Amino acid sequence: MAENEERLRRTMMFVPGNNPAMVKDAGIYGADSIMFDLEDSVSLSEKDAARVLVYEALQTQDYGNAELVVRVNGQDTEFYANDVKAMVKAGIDVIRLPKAESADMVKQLEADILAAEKEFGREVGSTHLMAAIESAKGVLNAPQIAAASDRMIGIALSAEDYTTDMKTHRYPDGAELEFARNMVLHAARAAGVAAFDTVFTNMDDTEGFYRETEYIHQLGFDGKSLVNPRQIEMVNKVYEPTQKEILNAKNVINAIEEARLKGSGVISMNGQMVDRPVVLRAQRVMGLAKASNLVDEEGNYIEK
Ligand SMILES: CC(=O)SCCNC(=O)CCNC(=O)[C@H](O)C(C)(C)COP(=O)(O)OP(=O)(O)OC[C@H]1O[C@@H](n2cnc3c(N)ncnc32)[C@H](O)[C@@H]1OP(=O)(O)O
Ligand SMILES: O=C([O-])CC(=O)C(=O)O
Ligand SMILES: [Mg+2]
Repeated sequence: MAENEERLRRTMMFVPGNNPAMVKDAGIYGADSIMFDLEDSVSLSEKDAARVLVYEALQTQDYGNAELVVRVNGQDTEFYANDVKAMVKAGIDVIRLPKAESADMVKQLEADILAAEKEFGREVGSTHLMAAIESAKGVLNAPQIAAASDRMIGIALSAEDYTTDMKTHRYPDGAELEFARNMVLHAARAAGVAAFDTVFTNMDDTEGFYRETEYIHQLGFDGKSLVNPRQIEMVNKVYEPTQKEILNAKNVINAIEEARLKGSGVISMNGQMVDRPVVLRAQRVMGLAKASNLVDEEGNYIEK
């Protein structure tokens, strides 16, 4: 990946850390990020076994280009410290902190990661982190949480715990999540990190899943946390640019390059002003088109 190219994080799939078959095969479904879970999908009696299973898998399995994330247990649990140590030792890409409520919690994780990197001889700064926002307090502190660490890659809304904290539950229209979604998104964008929407847990409600994904795509989320491989293709479909969007993006990039050669930062294309924000959007469309195998090396649309 080129230095200035944005990493795609459309799909971050939870994989229960105590399930050997799922942990082993997690790489075959094409998720942008695989998130091994040591927290709420693992029962108390299996916490240590799950940590060992995920640690071993990280040493032995090939997960291709997927970003590897682990959701550790919360900072108020007896498992957290060992989870962080083991995952840093294993060389995980990202540690996801559940139930994040303050910048101090993120700074604590940052310090624990640094100590583990030093203890196990890993490159200092090589382990990234992210935070899941799962309560009213977390939502209100989202801007500070998102900006709390240089290691931060993104923040996620976790609506199952959040709606419980808010004394409601999830409804098909998602009105109960409107404020939290907008807070998380604005906090992420202001801090320059990624924003992830929450899981959708009814595997059989395909229509509801598409509706929710189209909505969060429209808002501007980078992607979603997922619980099942069947959801990956559906998210990618929603995030896939159309042929018209790709052709337009290519024209924009060509036009601005021509303008640049003439020493100008703005140009008119078919009566439409093209300047920096338009170019940035076009570059993002081309990034998504490449990831979806919709363009060749030169950025030309591939007819299917
Ligand atoms: C509120 C929260 O904290 S949510 C996050 C925590 N929850 C989780 O991590 C749950 C993750 N998801 C799952 O465990 C499962 O998808 C379930 C239990 C919801 C449904 O399981 P199933 O009914 O077996 O799903 P399905 O029939 O679609 O599975 C198809 C295949 O995908 C595999 N698979 C399903 N979900 C996953 C997953 N999350 N990760 C990896 N593989 C998976 C199955 O093992 C099965 O493989 P196989 O064909 O080789 O046997
Ligand atoms: O991060 C998620 O979407 C899953 C989760 O823990 C929650 O909803 O409470
Ligand atoms: Mg949760």
